[in-house]
Amino acid sequence: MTADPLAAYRPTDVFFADSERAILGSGAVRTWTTGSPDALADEVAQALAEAGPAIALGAFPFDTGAAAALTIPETVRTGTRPRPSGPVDTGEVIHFNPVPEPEKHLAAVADLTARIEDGRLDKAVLARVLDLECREPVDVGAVLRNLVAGNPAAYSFAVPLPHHAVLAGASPELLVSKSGGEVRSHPLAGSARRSPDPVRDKENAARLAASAKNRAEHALVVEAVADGLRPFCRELTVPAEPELVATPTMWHLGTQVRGTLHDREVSSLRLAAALHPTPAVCGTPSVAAREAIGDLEPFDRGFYAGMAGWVDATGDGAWAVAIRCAEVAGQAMRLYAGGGIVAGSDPAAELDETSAKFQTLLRAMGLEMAG
Ligand SMILES: C=C(O[C@@H]1C=C(C(=O)O)C=C[C@H]1O)C(=O)O
Repeated sequence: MTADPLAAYRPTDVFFADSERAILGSGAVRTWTTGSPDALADEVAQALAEAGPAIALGAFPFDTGAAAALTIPETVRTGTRPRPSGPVDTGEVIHFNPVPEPEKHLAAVADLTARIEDGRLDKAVLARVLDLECREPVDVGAVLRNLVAGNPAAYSFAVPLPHHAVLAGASPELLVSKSGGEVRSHPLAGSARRSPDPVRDKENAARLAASAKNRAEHALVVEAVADGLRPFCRELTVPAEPELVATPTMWHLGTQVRGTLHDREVSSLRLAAALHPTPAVCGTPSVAAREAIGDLEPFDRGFYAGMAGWVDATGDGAWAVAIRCAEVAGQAMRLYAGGGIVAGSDPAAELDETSAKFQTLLRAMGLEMAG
């Protein structure tokens, strides 16, 4: 155990922390830059078995055909989740560029809502990005410290990507974790802004909990997660009602799905592959949602809405949905945020929701602003 794995972090390292534990990997015994989670699951399991008590850490993109970033590090430090004092300075942002323009995002939401109301699909998640330019190269370690400090319950991660870029984020959403014979997933869907005013904050939460539209949107995700896990489980518990989940910036509806596995050796990567992408980041039906996303988002999602996490030689591990994240490269930083669109979604409310979701990363940059 290392006192503070974050203190030793360098941008070429891989970092992943849940609310209790942090893992820092440095160097590489083995790296995978291509292959979907499903295609790699057996190969990774075999490499881990051969490497002794090893762990593979990294991220997979939204589009499972695109490049992967998974490593068996040379050195692994594990420790309790660090509680850094913060915030620390990350450097000055000199330019903001939303892609697409906010008006174009409103039009895309309206277009998607029309497709849904035509009966072509039930739900799709539409995202936008905010490109930041900084005066100096971004201090990724400082951003990561601020993300960890500012989001104590989040899955925090930093994964090196090709071309010296780093994916850094603080996701509230667990795609899947596996420990011995137990599996867990914590899908989120349905969102409302937090408010600094405690009365309005409570009202926002109560309105979200009572919203039929948000509950229906949430149910689609829970159903997909339950369907994905059922074949692996001899017992699966799926609560009938969602709970409110609070992050420092957002309220969400969340459901804790828990199961007992038929085979305790099935790997967390195999389980993640069976679930990804859930309708929390893609939609229902999945194929129609991907098509709508491809038509309406004018950028490549890259690792956003993919997954970040780890798997060890026993198959244990955890994968977070890669949201509330940014890709950092030199002086440039690309922040991503999306929201689920269903029949009756209001474009202005959806634009506001994505602005609120940018706040996780903006705060880590020492900023608080309308995205
Ligand atoms: C897609 C994102 O978040 C997801 C979408 C949500 C929603 O549509 O309500 C809520 C939580 C996440 O599952 C994001 O943060 O970019």
